[in-house]
Amino acid sequence: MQLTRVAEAKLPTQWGEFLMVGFEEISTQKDHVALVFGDITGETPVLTRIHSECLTGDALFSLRCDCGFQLESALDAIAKEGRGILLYHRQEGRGIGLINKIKAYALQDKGYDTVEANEALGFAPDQRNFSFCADMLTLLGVDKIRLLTNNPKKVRVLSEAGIKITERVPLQVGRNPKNSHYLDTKAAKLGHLLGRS
Ligand SMILES: Nc1nc2c(ncn2[C@@H]2O[C@H](COP(=O)(O)OP(=O)(O)OP(=O)(O)O)[C@@H](O)[C@H]2O)c(=O)[nH]1
Repeated sequence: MQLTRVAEAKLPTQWGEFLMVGFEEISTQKDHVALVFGDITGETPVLTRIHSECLTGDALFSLRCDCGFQLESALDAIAKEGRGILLYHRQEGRGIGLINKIKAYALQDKGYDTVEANEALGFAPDQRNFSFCADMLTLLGVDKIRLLTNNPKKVRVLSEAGIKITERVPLQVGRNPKNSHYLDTKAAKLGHLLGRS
């Protein structure tokens, strides 16, 4: 186990009230957070979103990616279901960090695609470690989920970490003229389902 569960409190939102649970990485003290909606106990698989931090999309309304649209859509789906989990996974920029993501955006403005830009900066296309997410689910007492994602790697890595994924639920939202090349590149090079408008 790489995480400990360190704090929790209610979080009222426009979707209803969540239980916000804070986790800390044991080696680095870096924090992650889960939002729990409704009763997640029992045998029925829990609708779950693993959302990787994207300051620009989630908080600053960027149209360069689909992240903010996916975040809203996932919260809509969880609230409609009446139960679910959103893991907010603090690995900004597919794990390269905010400053490097800004550098990658500058390269994309010069014609690199999102994968080539990461590589030009010396990073793999996706530097994220998803085993933290399996730890968060285990610490929440959940081992069976329906995962809201377009990314086949998340399904594979979580399954390998012992989480049973009974369904992959697509989250194909947020396509716009500013992110269509980015979404097409993710589908072609990283295997994602294609984002739609
Ligand atoms: N390095 C890099 N990271 C990006 C870029 N655009 C968005 N991100 C980051 O990508 C992460 C989200 O990854 P995505 O590939 O959009 O989606 P995913 O999490 O793999 O898959 P989904 O579950 O379908 O959302 C967030 O951490 C964003 O900050 C980019 O151009 N370069």
